[in-house]
Amino acid sequence: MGSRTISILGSTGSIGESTLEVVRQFPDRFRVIALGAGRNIKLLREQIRAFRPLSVSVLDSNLADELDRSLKGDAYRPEILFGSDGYDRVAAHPEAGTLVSAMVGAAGLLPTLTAIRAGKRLALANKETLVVAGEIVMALAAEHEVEILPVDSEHSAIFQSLQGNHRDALKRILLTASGGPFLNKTREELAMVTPQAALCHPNWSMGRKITIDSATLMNKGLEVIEARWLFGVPVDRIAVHVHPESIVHSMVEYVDGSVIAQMGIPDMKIPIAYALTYPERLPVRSPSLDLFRLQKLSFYPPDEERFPCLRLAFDACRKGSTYPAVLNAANEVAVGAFLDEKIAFPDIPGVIETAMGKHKAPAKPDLDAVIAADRWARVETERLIDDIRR
Ligand SMILES: NC(=O)C1=CN([C@@H]2O[C@H](COP(=O)(O)OP(=O)(O)OC[C@H]3O[C@@H](n4cnc5c(N)ncnc54)[C@H](OP(=O)(O)O)[C@@H]3O)[C@@H](O)[C@H]2O)C=CC1
Ligand SMILES: CC(=O)[C@@H](O)[C@H](O)COP(=O)(O)O
Ligand SMILES: [Mn+2]
Repeated sequence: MGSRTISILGSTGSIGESTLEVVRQFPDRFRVIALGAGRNIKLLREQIRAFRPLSVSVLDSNLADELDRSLKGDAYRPEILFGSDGYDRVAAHPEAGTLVSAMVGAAGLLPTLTAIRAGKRLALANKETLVVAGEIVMALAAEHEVEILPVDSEHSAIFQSLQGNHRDALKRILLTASGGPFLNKTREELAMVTPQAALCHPNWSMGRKITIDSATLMNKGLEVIEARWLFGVPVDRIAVHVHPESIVHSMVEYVDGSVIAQMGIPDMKIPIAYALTYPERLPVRSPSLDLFRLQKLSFYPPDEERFPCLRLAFDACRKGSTYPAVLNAANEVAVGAFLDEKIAFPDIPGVIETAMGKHKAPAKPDLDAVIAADRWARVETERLIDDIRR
């Protein structure tokens, strides 16, 4: 295989950095064409120096000016873009074959759609894209014959476990969840947990928003919806299994009773590299899985009483329409408020459930309806949070 040309949205984040680490390990196999960051100019400048992308984009014009100033005197200077137009140009860069979509949150939706319209191969980390607009995204990808390769570790595991088998033979998807840092806490204890404690994931080092989602089990709920669209499987055939070791990244069960799992140490470079080079596998530098040291792997049913976010996500997925967009937007706002110590941990599912209860969803939503539902849910959730604080 020759060298792959890639652009990355969210290059300064956890997935973005891991993607660039894969590129560092295999410099002959990849060429970085364009990068999209948010506000982290310092890290983006280092990435520009190391990878010499043709174009970069940041959040706004002030940050673009700041980046421009910081590159004065450098031998290499890329085109500097900003805002939604800048991200679209990164997503659809004519020199790039693949977009790694790794912004956090619903902000990733529109540039990801732009990449699909431009016919880019999509390495998808931004699960919110499929949560918010799964039906629209999958239909557009089919129309443009765009391949979507999952980066999310569970979906990569499912994708790998599906290789070489007939889709008709698939019975269930068994989606594993670590259970997060609060797996064994009581309801009373959960009411008291701090953002600092919630940010300590037992197995993975990730961005702040997804780490809180892992603690509430909303991450698993979002992943159920992601799997529903990515693999075209009805939600009632997706079962969450709590697996605190995070070694089995997920499984599929076939009609003959066979269960196929993908296993490995928790290292995002593995699914990222697979998404970038599928069907080829690269010899990623990562320690081997040592099953003798682990000795046992455990599995438990999730507790939706203590972790209601999982139930809310299943509900939103069953209801369809714009409910998943509302679930996601309310969650983004609630997680931000929890991190800012404005609300307590159990208030996260509380405000999401109230927002979903108030939402009036259209029968067959288009993209505009999805965006309107996202906006409505953000305003409504902010209002609910203000009420709690009064
Ligand atoms: N981290 C992981 O291991 C995994 C992550 N994912 C998914 O991948 C996505 C990224 O996660 P992760 O890397 O952890 O997140 P991070 O918070 O570490 O990184 C987020 C990236 O998005 C950028 N960003 C944030 N807000 C905006 C915005 N409004 N517009 C443009 N760019 C923005 C950030 O820029 P800056 O920092 O410069 O402001 C940063 O580059 C999420 O959807 C997550 O659910 C899925 C599986 C595993
Ligand atoms: C690495 C990855 O894919 C994350 O989504 C991870 O799965 C989070 O772990 P849990 O949500 O299972 O705690
Ligand atoms: Mn995951």
